[in-house]
Formats: sequence, structure tokens, C-alpha cells
Amino acid sequence: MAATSRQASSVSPDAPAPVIVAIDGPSGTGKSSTSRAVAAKLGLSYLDTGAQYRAITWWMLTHGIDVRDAEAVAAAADRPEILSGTDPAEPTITVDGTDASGPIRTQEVTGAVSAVSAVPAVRTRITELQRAIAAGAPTGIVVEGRDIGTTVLPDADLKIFLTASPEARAARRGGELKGSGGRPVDLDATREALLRRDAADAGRKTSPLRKADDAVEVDTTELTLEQVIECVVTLIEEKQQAR
Ligand SMILES: Nc1ncnc2c1ncn2[C@@H]1O[C@H](COP(=O)(O)OP(=O)(O)OP(=O)(O)O)[C@@H](O)[C@H]1O
Ligand SMILES: Nc1ccn([C@H]2C[C@H](O)[C@@H](COP(=O)(O)O)O2)c(=O)n1
Repeated sequence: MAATSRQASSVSPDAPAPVIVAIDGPSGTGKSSTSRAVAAKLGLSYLDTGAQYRAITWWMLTHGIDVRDAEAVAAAADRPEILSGTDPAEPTITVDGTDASGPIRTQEVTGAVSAVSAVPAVRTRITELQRAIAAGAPTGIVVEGRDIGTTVLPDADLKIFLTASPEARAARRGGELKGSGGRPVDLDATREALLRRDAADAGRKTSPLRKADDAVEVDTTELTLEQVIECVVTLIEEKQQAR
């Protein structure tokens, strides 16, 4: 079992201390798009922790593990090797050496990921990977997920909690699904599916989706993606200047 990040770089001895940024929030609030763009702008690493939970879920599904059986999921939690590439220009995720970036986005994985990620043994395993990756990021890292500010990196230099109305989030997801071709998107069904996943993620016992007490909340409902990126870049630069 191993998990590391691949983003080689050399750091000068005079370089500022790495900056650790935690971005959490419900589904479709813009965590991935914002985190990736902010990391690219500031020369930081980027980690999509949802992709890791999706990767372990995909492994369970492809290895015949019943994802509703928490004991079976826990017993297998250490078996897959999950490797995250943290270059924001080209984030990658492999499971046992296989590129999983496509398969982890299927409806089957989306429908099972909340159950798998609620299993404490899975969270322990994935949290260890996340902390190791963050500790090894040469200039710092933007880590996005559900429990980064509360559990994974409680000492992060900056914590952000993104929100947006369910209608705005459904419309954004609808735009993505439409872009991928196929039938017209049912926005009500998309909204209900988002809310169901939020409820499962916020309702689990271990490390639920929650805003950290010291997180800055940014409501993105009325903001463009560019505005959100600019807002987060400014917050990080302010933190860096204050150090
Ligand atoms: N402020 C915004 N305005 C309009 N569209 C946005 C905004 N932020 C993100 N989007 C779009 O919304 C969609 C969802 O964004 P993204 O995947 O970044 O959200 P997320 O919070 O990471 O979702 P999930 O938790 O489900 O992975 C993407 O198509 C993205 O381009
Ligand atoms: N820190 C995290 C990140 C993600 N999850 C779980 C819950 C989500 O529904 C799922 C997929 O995440 P997404 O790709 O939509 O960001 O993974 C979690 O429990 N903790």
C-alpha cells in the first residue's frame, strides 16, 4: 500500500514557508474549479480529495465488494494503491497503477461514494494519504473536500467554505451534463441528487461535511468563477503578507 503525490520541484532555502489552504463545501459549489485555478495561479500543488474517495469506491465496485456492507468495505480499505498527481495543470489519479480519472466520474461511483466514504476505516486510510501529500508539497497546497478544515488539516493557514444555492449548483451541473451530450438535463432531479448527497455527507458520524469555526464562508451563488478565484487568491495573499 502506498500513496504519494507526483510533482517534482526544487525549492530555494530562502523560499517562504509552504502555505496550506483548505477549501470545503457541498457538491457543486465550485471547490475543484476554484482550487485548481488558484493553485495554478500561485504555483501551489492541488489535491482533489473527492477524487480519492471516488477512487477507493471504484476499486470496491470493481472488486465485487458490497458497498452497503460497511464491514466488508472496512476490511478491504487498505488494499488499493491510490496515487494522486498534484500538478494543477494536470491532476491525475491512479488505482493500482491504472488511470482512474474517467471511471471515477460515472453515475455508479457517484451513487456509491457517500456510503463508502462514511466508513471510518476508509476515512482513516484516505486522511493519512492526504496529510502525507500536504506535508510533501514544496511550495504549499490547495486541498479541497468536505472535512479538510475540520479534520484533515485543522492547522491550515487559510480555510474557506464555499456555498451556493441548490438552484445555482444544479444549473452548473446541468451545464456540465449538457456539455457532455445526450438527453436534456432534468434540473429538478439534478438538484435533488445534489441535496441527497449533501445530506449523506453532512449526516455521517465520522468527519461529516461541516464548516470549520475559523473558515471564511464565500457564497458563490451570484459570483462568476473568475470572481471566486480572485477572492480566494486575495485571501491567500493577505495571509502570506501577514506572516
Ligand atoms: N462561480 C461559478 N459560477 C458559475 N459556474 C461555476 C462557478 N463555480 C463553478 N462553476 C461550475 O460549476 C460546476 C461545478 O464546479 P466544481 O466541479 O468546481 O464544484 P465542486 O464543488 O468541486 O463539486 P463536487 O463537490 O461535486 O466535485 C463546474 O462546471 C464549474 O465550471
Ligand atoms: N474530504 C472529502 C471529500 C469527498 N468526500 C466524499 C463525499 C463526496 O460526496 C464524495 C465525492 O466528492 P466530490 O468528487 O463530489 O467532491 O466523496 C468526503 O467524504 N470527504
